[in-house]
Amino acid sequence: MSTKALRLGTRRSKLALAQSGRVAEAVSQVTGRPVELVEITTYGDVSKEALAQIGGTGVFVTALREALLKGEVDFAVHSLKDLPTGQPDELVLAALPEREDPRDVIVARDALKFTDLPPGARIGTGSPRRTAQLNAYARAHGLDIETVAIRGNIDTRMRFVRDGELDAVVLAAAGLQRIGRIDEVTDFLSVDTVLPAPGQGALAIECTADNADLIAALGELDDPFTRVAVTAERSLLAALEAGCSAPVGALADLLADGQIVKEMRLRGVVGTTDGSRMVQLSTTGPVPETYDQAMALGRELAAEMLAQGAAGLMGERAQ
Ligand SMILES: NCc1[nH]cc(CCC(=O)O)c1CC(=O)O
Repeated sequence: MSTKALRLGTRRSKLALAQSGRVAEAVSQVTGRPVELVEITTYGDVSKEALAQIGGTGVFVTALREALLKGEVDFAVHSLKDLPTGQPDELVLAALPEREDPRDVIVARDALKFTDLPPGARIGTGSPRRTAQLNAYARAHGLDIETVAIRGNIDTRMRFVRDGELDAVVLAAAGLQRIGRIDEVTDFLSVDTVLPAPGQGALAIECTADNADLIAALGELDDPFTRVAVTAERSLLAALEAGCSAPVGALADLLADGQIVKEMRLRGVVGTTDGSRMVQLSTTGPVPETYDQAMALGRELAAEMLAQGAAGLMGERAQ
């Protein structure tokens, strides 16, 4: 096999560079080749519009995929939750490494927990999914909070709290872990309170479908359970015809009896951003033995959610 350097296409954000740096090391190990980072600016990095406005779907991804298709890079690293569900025929997700903590977290002033925020507290997030679920929890538990739409990279969002502009912000644990700021978390939100985005906490390593040698080598970095779980979650998202900026949460996890894995549970939620209406369902069954079975599980739960009116809660998204 060649000893030429492999070119890894990555966004330039601190988070993207942190995750790409780790993947570069792992890829170098399994291929025996050096890996060099090629930084690419995506529309999502330059646009100042709210993600929900610019559509969300694919804004961080398109430029990376173009570089792959043009042969400018050999593989690209994405946050799986930013990746649209429709997979182009020319590209494959050659590896989904083991997922990190999928939970959302709160970074609040004065080390406050979510439920200890004082009346009128302002919580920043740009995510309709987080907004919907925080407001639903607040309604159910008599918490008086105000969700405030914000955007920007992780550092920017955390600065709102340090500067006293907001009482708290909501972020993904995995992102903070990767940029080395997990210590600043003041509350890890239970997934019973806020169900994460489909694929949250997982990375995707993508290359062109004709690159058999590289696909085989990258396959060593794949974690089959992560793939089963996120396949079910993303199938649910696709069947709801929702994008990554829609108020959809999904999480598949294993239910174990001691050391023995018994079943997989898939949970899904859709809600209006004011939290007044939610459809939240869960299904539990044998751990899927194929990715087709995992997809079927996601479709089935989506069908049940749609039967309960999920489409009507997704706002501006296609119904
Ligand atoms: N939308 C931005 C984005 N994409 C992936 C992550 C975090 C890492 C992950 O979920 O894998 C984040 C930041 C956040 O939501 O706080």
